[in-house]
Amino acid sequence: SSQLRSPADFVETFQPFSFFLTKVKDIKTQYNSIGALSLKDILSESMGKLKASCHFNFMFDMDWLVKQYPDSARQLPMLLVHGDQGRAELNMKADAQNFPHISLCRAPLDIPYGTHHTKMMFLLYTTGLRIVIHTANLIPNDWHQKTQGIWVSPIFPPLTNSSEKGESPTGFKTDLLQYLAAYRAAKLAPWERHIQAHNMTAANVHIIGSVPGRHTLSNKHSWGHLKLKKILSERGPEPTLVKNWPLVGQFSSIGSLGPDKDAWLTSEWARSLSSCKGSSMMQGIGASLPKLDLIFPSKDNIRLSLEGYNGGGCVPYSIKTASKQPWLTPFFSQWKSEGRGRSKAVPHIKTYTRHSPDGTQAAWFIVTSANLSKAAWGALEKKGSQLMIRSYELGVLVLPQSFGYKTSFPVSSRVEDIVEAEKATFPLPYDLPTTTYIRGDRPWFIDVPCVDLPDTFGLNWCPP
Ligand SMILES: O=C(O)CCC(=O)Nc1ccc(C(=O)O)c(C(=O)O)c1
Repeated sequence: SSQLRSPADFVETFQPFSFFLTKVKDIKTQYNSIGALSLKDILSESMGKLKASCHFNFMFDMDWLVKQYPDSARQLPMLLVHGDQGRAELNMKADAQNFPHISLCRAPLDIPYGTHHTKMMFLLYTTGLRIVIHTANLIPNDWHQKTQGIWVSPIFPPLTNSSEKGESPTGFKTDLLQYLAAYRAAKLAPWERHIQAHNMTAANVHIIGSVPGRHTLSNKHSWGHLKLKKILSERGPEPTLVKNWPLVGQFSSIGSLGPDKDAWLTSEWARSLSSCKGSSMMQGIGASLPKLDLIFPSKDNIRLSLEGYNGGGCVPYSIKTASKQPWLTPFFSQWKSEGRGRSKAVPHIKTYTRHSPDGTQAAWFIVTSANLSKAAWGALEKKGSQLMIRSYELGVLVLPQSFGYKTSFPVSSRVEDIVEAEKATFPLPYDLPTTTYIRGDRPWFIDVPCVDLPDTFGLNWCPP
């Protein structure tokens, strides 16, 4: 329709999957007018009249963040949940001094090299509670010209009588409360109570979270790749359906994954992602693993991006890590998003899926804060008796049966297909089939100078 629609209308028309990308400056309008939101859109009055909000994230620009709220909401109570310690925490506290309505909650990070990576918003309205799980830091650069993912919940209404649980068929409320409980933070108590007090029966995604720890026994399958394995073995695809359906991982950073592909990537991580209904037993016994496709920006994807080499500043893959794992490069495909008009918008989004060979169906899809690292997904220790996770991560899993599909759901990255399709079609952030690295391509490394070819702005890359 021609008349300008409100952000709430954008959200309404992009259901039932409610999975958006961030708006990108300087791409064609049509790619920002469907299935794309800015932070101002998310916080706008059309989405609900705010009473209070809470942001979980890794990086915060408080001045900028406050300015994304409508004038009427700029003094409302806001809690920021972060992982900064030491000097960085002092800087957070100093920034917050300027905003009497902002409180801080530091997430405990007791395992070295862990980060508070989770990106989530609690938006408490006069009419109910909305939850947003996404991939963007709360700094302007992350919402300017990158590709970021955003899952937007409906407004969950307050529970009318306290006897109701208000739980969804996907266990969304219980899992979210279990995630929050892991912080053991008094400052989160009010928000835990808000979540308890709202009716979340309409939540149609599963929570896949990670919290730091050495998780054993009943906790072992509550987090990371073992949580995903548990859900897929209970509610995942039939093994016969997905026999030769490939796995795709797509992310903006990579940890140290060991001396070869079988150290963790295939034997542990991909084995969990390839779980199927009833397979938690079978899976262990040498069942063959599906093709694994890893979408990670090449040097040229960054060089020719809207931001030029600077776009690589949020793709912190270190040559020091990469040089230990040359075996990984053959798995790589380029970042390509012609359908969404975002081939030149550096991907800071992280997604994982299992799709049909012809690329028209998916058995499941995840958008999450988790990069390809043991810190995020967990690594089995002590003969598989414990799962060690270093970081806080959060994502949502989309399964066909939560959307009225029996075995899989249609997918496309072409926005025109998505809006015109008769059957609800999942909006992919990148194009299928994927595009493997071409000869001469190499992965982007944040700490390697690039002086051979100029970027979009004619500049070189001299790492900071
Ligand atoms: O972790 C590793 O093994 C390598 C270092 C790394 O990846 N750091 C990092 C930190 C913050 C963010 C973020 O933006 O929240 C991201 C991201 O999202 O790419 C990545």
